[in-house]
Amino acid sequence: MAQMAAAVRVEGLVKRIRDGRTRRTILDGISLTVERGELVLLRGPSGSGKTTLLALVGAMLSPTSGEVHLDGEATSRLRESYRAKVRRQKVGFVFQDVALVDTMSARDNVLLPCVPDGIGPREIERADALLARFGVASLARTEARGLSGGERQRVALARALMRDPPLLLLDEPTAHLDEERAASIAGDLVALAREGRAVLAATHDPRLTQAAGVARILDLHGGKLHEQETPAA
Ligand SMILES: Nc1ncnc2c1ncn2[C@@H]1O[C@H](COP(=O)(O)OP(=O)(O)OP(=O)(O)O)[C@@H](O)[C@H]1O
Repeated sequence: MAQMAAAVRVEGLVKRIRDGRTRRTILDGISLTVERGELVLLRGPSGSGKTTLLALVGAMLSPTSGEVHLDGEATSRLRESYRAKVRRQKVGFVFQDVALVDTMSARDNVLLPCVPDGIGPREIERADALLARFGVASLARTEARGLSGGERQRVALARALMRDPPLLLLDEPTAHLDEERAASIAGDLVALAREGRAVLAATHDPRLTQAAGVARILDLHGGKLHEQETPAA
């Protein structure tokens, strides 16, 4: 059998932005691989570029130079229409502000990634199974605006998994969660990786780095990545 490509392979990624009259380097030559079955936590102080790196890895943003391969496919020079398709197939996102559509039910929010290809009974069954997996089945018909922060987080996680992507990207998944819910999200991330996904989560929450003891931890500062010693399992 041919060897499967890593879910994510990033090579020499540089991102510069225009800051008034000058150009500022946010990411300065990042290389990184995330295999299926791996949970990687990306740490770094506020403003260090974690969100920018997630957006580049998820092919939502183009790098200044360097390359991002998703499942073996180079994404940075693709036409946007095709890149959007790759993104839909390969990546599930959970954004920091959990961008649910407030006027839609939890179930309809979970079904959103399937709109381009059509929604039938199989999709509805999968959406309900995912809501049940994350303990929010009883809220399927509730409008998103009526959900608590923790419930929104779990609906967003269900939505990110709707198309069963090989890569899951999360930005501060435990922000605004109490101890119990933060530990539960950490357990979910470990389980999702064990099922064979690549999971990359940006966080500066020590509760997450402690609870997800099996994760690889990368520190981002000065535009560069520094790998931590893998903690004993
Ligand atoms: N489009 C943009 N235009 C101007 N500045 C930007 C842009 N995108 C990011 N930045 C700047 O780049 C730096 C990195 O931002 P980023 O949001 O990636 O950091 P972060 O580590 O995710 O921060 P936080 O933990 O606070 O979310 C910040 O200084 C930010 O202001």
